[in-house]
This record gives sequence, C-alpha cells and structure tokens, in this order.
Amino acid sequence: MTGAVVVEGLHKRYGTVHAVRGLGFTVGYGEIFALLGRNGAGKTTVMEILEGFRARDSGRVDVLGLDPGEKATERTLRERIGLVLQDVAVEPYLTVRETVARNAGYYPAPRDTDEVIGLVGLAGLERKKVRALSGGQKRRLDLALGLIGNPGLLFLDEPTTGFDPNARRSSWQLVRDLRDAGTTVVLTTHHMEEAQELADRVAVVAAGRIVAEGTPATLGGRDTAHVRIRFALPPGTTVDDLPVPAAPGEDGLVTVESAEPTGTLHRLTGWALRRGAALTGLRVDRPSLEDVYLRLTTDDHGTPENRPERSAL
Ligand SMILES: Nc1ncnc2c1ncn2[C@@H]1O[C@H](COP(=O)(O)OP(=O)(O)OP(=O)(O)O)[C@@H](O)[C@H]1O
Repeated sequence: MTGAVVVEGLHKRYGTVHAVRGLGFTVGYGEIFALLGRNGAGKTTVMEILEGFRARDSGRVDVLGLDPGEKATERTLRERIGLVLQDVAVEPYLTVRETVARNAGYYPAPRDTDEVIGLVGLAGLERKKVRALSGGQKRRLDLALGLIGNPGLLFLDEPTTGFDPNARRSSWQLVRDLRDAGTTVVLTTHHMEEAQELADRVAVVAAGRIVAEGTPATLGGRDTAHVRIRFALPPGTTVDDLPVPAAPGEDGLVTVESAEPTGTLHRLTGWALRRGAALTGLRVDRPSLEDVYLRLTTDDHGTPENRPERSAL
C-alpha cells in the first residue's frame, strides 16, 4: 500500500508498558489526518516514531517513502518534513525574524522568511524578541518554524492549543490552504471542533490501538446513528399523549430517539398542529463527534480504556 505515511503492525514498549500495540493506518498524499485519543493513549509515541525521534520495537513504518528508523536517510527525511511540536526550544533573545531566518538556513529549499511570518499572522512583530511574545504568538512562531522548510509532510502536535478563537480559525484556514497546495498534514488534537473542521480523516487511538477510523462526519457510524429529537411538551399534555415513544428529561424537554427522523417528525409536528400547539425549543441532533469520541474512549464504567497493558515480566 502506498501513501505519504503507512504504518502497519506497529509496537512500542517502554519497559513493562506496552504503549503501542499493533497499530496501523495510512495517510494519503495531500490529506489532513488527525490522531485523537485520551492522555496516554499512545499518540505522541506514534508521532515521534514517524518523525524519526523514537525507535520502534516492530512493525512497518514508511514516511514519504523513507523508513524513519533508517540512519542513512535521516537527513533527507528531516529536510522533507515539518514539525510543530509542544515546547519547541527557541532562543528567547532572538527576534521573530531572526528565529525564522535561522531555521530557513537548515533546509535546502526554504520558503521566503517574510512570507511565512505573514502566513502565520506575525507580520508587524518581526523585530519582537521571542521572550516578549504571548503564548499564542509563540505558538504561531512554532507553526512558522514548521513551514519554513517548505515540507511535503507537516506534523502538528496540538497546533492551536492556547490560540484565541480568531487565531484558531485563521490557523485552520492556513492548514487547509497548505493541504490544497499539496502538503500532507498529520496532527494530534484534543479539540473535537478542530478535528471536525480540519481533518479529512480521523483515527481514534485507545490503549495503543486504532479503535475507529473515518471521516469526521461518519466516524463511529455518526451518519447512520439515531437522531435525537427534543422539544418542550405543549401545556396540558404528557408524554403519553405523544404519537411516538418519548422520554422526559430533567431540563423540561422530552427526547425522542428515531432511526427515521422524516416520518417521526411528520407524526410529531402533525400531532402538534392538530392541537394548535407548538413544539417549543424543537431540536434535531445526530451524535456529535465528541459524543462518538467519548463513547469510543470510555468504557462502561466511565473510566479510560487507554490504560496501557502491562506485559508479564
Ligand atoms: N519515555 C517514556 N518512558 C516510559 N513510558 C512512556 C514514555 N513516553 C510515554 N510513555 C507511556 O506510554 C504511554 C503512551 O504515552 P504517549 O505520550 O504516547 O500518549 P499520548 O496519547 O501522546 O498522550 P497525551 O495526549 O497526554 O500527549 C503512556 O502510558 C505513557 O506514560
């Protein structure tokens, strides 16, 4: 199988902790792919293996046609990928421009320094020292450093943590623009809205394995799941008067679950209109990406499913 990233049967142990357990996925060229999962699920370990920073125990890993565990092609891989990691060490006394220009020197065909500073929304702050940047501005600088080498593949580790809503949206647009220009993007995020807005495909990691994979719209059967219809009962009626089974909720709204929302809504609204009543607060929802994510990453007792298995000594 070919792809910008191909992972098959990946395993990684830290001593007795089996952090990655036979995990596999493929990222197509020009795709935005998001890894989701609770703290400790194994995402960072996988990203670090892909980036060539951590050795794997077993399994196949192919990144832009190269094996990130192969010393002979380490430099080539470094030049072709861009990284936006947590806690990047940058010189606090350099300016924004000096920092980006210095990193440009590490790559054979970098992008233009000022263009990249503009792309990440730091225009006007070129002469500001890194130590004087706000948290969100610093994160934008991290993004600039990920882009400066003009990478074919960009790894983003929680790229918009600390961003204000405007900065987050403009970063999403920037990442989409990069994708549209041919860049492949692999990211981790804890923000379901980010995954929903940005990712072409998502994979949920739990206990070192992929437990679900798909587009944000279809993950975990979201598109075919029952819809939830909610409304306030008209005055003087009870749930027993309704033409379909309904459950009363604590918030004063009743809930109707339905696999056939068109017919169910027709019966409900017809019933209300015949009585000259309104279904106040009427809402029709499918499970959100967050609903599906929480179901996939929480067991029956509401505890994380991602406790790494301890192998026998
Ligand atoms: N260097 C290490 N030494 C020992 N155990 C480690 C090491 N790095 C990670 N682990 C363990 O491996 C498991 C997976 O960790 P990992 O950092 O890959 O998870 P994650 O999904 O990235 O979590 P987060 O969302 O918190 O970043 C955890 O149980 C973690 O404690």
